[in-house]
Amino acid sequence: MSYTASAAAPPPLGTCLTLCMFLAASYLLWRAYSKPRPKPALRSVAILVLGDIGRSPRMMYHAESFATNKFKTYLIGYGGSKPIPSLLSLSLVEILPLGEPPLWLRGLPFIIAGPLKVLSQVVDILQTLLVRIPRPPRIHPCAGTTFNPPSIPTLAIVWLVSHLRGCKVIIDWHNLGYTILALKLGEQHTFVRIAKWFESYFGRSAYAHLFVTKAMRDHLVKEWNLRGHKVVLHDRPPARFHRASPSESHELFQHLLPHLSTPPLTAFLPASKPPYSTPFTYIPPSRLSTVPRPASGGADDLELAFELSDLTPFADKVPLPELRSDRPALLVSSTSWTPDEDFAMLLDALKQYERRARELEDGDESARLPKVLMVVTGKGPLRQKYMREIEPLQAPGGDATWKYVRCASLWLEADDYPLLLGSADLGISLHSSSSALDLPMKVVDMFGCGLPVCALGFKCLDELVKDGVNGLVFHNADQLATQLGNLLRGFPTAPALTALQESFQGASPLGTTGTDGWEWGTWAENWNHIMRPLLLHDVAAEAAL
Ligand SMILES: Nc1nc2c(ncn2[C@@H]2O[C@H](COP(=O)(O)OP(=O)(O)O[C@H]3O[C@H](CO)[C@@H](O)[C@H](O)[C@@H]3O)[C@@H](O)[C@H]2O)c(=O)[nH]1
Repeated sequence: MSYTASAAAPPPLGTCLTLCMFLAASYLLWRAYSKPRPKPALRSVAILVLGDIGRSPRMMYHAESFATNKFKTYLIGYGGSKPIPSLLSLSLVEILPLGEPPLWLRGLPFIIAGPLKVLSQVVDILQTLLVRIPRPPRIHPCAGTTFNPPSIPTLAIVWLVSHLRGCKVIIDWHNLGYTILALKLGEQHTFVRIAKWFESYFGRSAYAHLFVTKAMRDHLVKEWNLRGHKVVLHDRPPARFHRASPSESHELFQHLLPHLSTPPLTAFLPASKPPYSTPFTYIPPSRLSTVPRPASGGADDLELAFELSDLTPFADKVPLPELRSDRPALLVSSTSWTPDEDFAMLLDALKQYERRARELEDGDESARLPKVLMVVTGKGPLRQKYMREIEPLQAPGGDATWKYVRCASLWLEADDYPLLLGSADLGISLHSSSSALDLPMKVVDMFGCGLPVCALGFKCLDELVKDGVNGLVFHNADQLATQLGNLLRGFPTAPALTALQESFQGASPLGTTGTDGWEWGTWAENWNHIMRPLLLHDVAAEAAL
């Protein structure tokens, strides 16, 4: 039998590199294992997230909580977006960035570049966990598997390191990696079956398992027979998430003005004149400026302007920004632009809204629909595709141009993101959950900012969204369009929307169950309630937390 050269056969260079990396990894392992093992640091934790740290809120909040509970905290992951400011200021947090795969890999065919990329990632993570962290961390939570497929090696690496360095593992199950892979390849695909086996095998045993929902806990305990402590740690917003005051919104919109001055938006939004007004806020004319001023400009001016007998504090006379009555309704959705969020559904609903608004424009004023600015925040792979689809619908002067709707996509700094949510009128969630076992973090963010939502329904959504109380649940574009119409009718005086917004005063504190079963609190309250006892259990013998 004779062999001919095949395009798929790896060239000698690729094979040599693979071999070198394998040898390097073996050497690192041998070095780490052959050294006398130092005792694990009692209050030290390494958090591994195989993704952009700045776009992994749950892992950043974990890091913040560990550090405020006096744990030396190593946060390992990729750079890209700026992390939340507190992580940069907490002295106990050390961010250990992973290197990007070498650039020259991009030029190679996937069949060679793929395995080499994974291998270089494995070497980098091992080097970080075994060498860059001087003393072995005591507790060692690893990211769940949202970032699959590149997170495939994570569970195995963490399992290996925990044996080599004698540290404990906490697995934070915030989604199932194999279900994300199944979205692309189909449930029956061999890779999906391998990924499922991998996840269940290396994820089975840990010191503790954290779950984002009760549904995920029940499912995994039943299906995979998990060993270790099992606790549900629902996502909750950090305390800095709040409803924005008109002054905060005024500041924010001034800051965002360049993004609101693009051609599709300039003629659509009300005219503004910073620093006195933005498309959503304005400073009412000052009482001081209405006092007639004599031409002389002498000391009498003061007396006239301030009326010396008037003892009202000066600050009370300076008018504060207010919301404009001619502002459009501000809708927000946040996303990582992944295939599990169907933006076509939102687009369809917005088209229906536009039609409905035109039908009602000559009718009774209280029944008219307002203009809507839909802002989608976040970065991710499908952003360009959808924004390109929207382009002709908002091109100035185009035949098909919308009259009542505009859509903008933004990435906001960590400080601005909660301010935008806190300034918005309604949130929209298209999270469909690849596993139907996790919940949308964006809705948690929105609730933290007192923002009700219209959320796409799926199996365990009721652990977060109470239909008719803090939001409305839809299942298709028609329902979403109807909900938008009902909630926004008569805006800014919109009774149905106001009722949902007011429900935020009625949530029960953590650990109690109110009439609507809606229990709420901050991330720190929840973390201290759930995680402290878990850690205390572990370290109590040696020191109190
Ligand atoms: N700074 C900033 N952050 C943003 C922006 N837009 C979105 N984000 C961040 O990106 C998150 C939304 O990302 P998704 O990937 O859409 O998350 P999700 O579906 O809502 O939640 C999933 O991930 C969580 C962990 O990160 C999981 O906990 C959850 O269960 C679910 O799997 C938001 O919560 C927010 O933290 C922005 O403009 N600026």
